Amino acid sequence: ACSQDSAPPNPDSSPPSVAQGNYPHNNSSPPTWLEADEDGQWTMPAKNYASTRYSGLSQINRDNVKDLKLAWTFSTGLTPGHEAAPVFVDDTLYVVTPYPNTVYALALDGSKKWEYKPDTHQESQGMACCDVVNRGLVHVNGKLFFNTLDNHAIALEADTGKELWKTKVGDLQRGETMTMAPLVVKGKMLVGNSGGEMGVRGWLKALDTETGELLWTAYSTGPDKDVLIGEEFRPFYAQDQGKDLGASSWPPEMWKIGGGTVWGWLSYDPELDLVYYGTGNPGPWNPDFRPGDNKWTLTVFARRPDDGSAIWAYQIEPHDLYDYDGVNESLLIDMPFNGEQRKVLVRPERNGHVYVMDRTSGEVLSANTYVPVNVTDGVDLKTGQMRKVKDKQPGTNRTVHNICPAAPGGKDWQPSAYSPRTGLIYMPHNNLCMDMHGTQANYIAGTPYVGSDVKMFAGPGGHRGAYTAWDPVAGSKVWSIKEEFPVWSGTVATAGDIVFYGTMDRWFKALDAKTGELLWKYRVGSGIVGQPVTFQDKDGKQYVAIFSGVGGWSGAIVSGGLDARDGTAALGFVNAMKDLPQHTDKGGQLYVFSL
Ligand SMILES: O=C(O)c1cc(C(=O)O)c2c(n1)C(=O)C(=O)c1cc(C(=O)O)[nH]c1-2
Repeated sequence: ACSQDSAPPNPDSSPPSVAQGNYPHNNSSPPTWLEADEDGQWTMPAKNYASTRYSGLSQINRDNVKDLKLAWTFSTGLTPGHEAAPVFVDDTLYVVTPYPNTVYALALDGSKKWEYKPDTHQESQGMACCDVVNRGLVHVNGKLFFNTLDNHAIALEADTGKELWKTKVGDLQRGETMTMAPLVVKGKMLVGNSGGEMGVRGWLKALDTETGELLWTAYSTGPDKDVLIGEEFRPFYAQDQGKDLGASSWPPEMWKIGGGTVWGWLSYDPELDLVYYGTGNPGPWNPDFRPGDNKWTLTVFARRPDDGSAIWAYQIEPHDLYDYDGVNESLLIDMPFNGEQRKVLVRPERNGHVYVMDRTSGEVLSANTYVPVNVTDGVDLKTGQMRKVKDKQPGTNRTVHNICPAAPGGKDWQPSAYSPRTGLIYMPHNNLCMDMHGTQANYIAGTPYVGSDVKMFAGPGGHRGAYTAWDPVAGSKVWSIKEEFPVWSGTVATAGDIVFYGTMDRWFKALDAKTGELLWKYRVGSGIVGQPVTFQDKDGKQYVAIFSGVGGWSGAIVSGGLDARDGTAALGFVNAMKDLPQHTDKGGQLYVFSL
């Protein structure tokens, strides 16, 4: 077990009750600009700019969810991990598949309206670190926007599937790929790259939604002019202040191959006019190759969408040691803190802490652990600095045992939800630790650049995943459900006071949002790593939809057909997932449920 389990007390995996009648139990709420949010539809993976993944629909609720039935299914005929959130607008469900990134438009009776098959380069499959996934498309004003694994941003006419434009934004030869779902803000499609394990240099780009023309590029590393750091830049903490830190915090030239990719989630606050997102790990993993802070990897940025200029930045962890990418979702809510109402962003980080930050300034208000953590000793809230534990620092020819959390973190990309009715954040997450051994790392464009051998295993308690309800005001767990495998699916919370998520051993579940009580479950065809969504048709009938189709990094042993005898396969994840093939085979299928 981890020696310094600093997680807040979690008496039991079986849900303790949240005080009834004490509900909602705090004053946290989504920002007022979300009130106009259209609940019948689901137009983007995060549901809204605040990334709450909350639906105001309540036809399906605590009392009747036990009667939820399968309406229909749709098979994609593909076997990689299906991570995308379906999108629903008017009377049509839109989905994008993993490579080769086919888009389907489906009517609510399950019939196919159209399909669009991009001509995606095969080599891209060999470049992706963690399966050939795609996290979803976005619908805006009659158009669909999505990325392909081979670095194309594409706009389609939603009614017909006609391609409107297609722009190449990255370079496969350098190891770049794309798996993220774009965000569309003020006529701009914001897209970022993957490839942190290939010596790629991370960026966020803005394309004109009408033409596909590139408007700006904000690199994650390099001199200020490349990072779009200018006059307006006001980082909160001293260690993030100074000129050209994105270059000077690296050995000479290493920032050019230093990672900091932007493959996760973006949020947007229209009142502050700020886009929020975090950057990935520095490369290579072996930290001996890159002395310094390695800015701006593992950094939360607030940027102006108009020109990309950085307003503030906070480096979550300088000089990352464990591949703790900072790309997870930022949930924008307004909540009391020390008696004052604050505009915050809540980030369940891979490093095992839930950060609550002032989203106007980048100040860290609290950072508490939600999983066992033994490699750091908490964040100094005065300086914003993470205190690292000395004897847990890996390096060349050195093995460090029992690092908690493991590289995929307390939580990977699988996004959480927030219910304004309970005031709770719902987090699908992991409970994994690892051994790590530093090796040589040689940069050759378009090949792995990691320098680390990893073996992952279950964390304290022996379960590899959990689904946890978290109170962001108190900064503590309210209830938590243990799962055998990492909970690698997204989640949705609704006004029916239920939450949905899926498991890698093929269950789609609905829980009571207040107590965590299991109310319904359904056995699907393959393990779930997709994102559930909910919406209603014109007659007011509510549906819930989710992809099954195991894969992603955690499911690579199945989707990639990897040999369980090699624990270091899939960057060490196989060691923790040797029994997954006994529970699921691969294969992508969309499931749609209604009462
Ligand atoms: O550094 C990167 O560029 C990068 C990209 C990706 C990706 O694009 O899927 C993942 C990761 N890193 C990563 O660290 C990670 O844990 C991960 C999990 C998954 C997945 O889909 O299951 N992708 C990725």
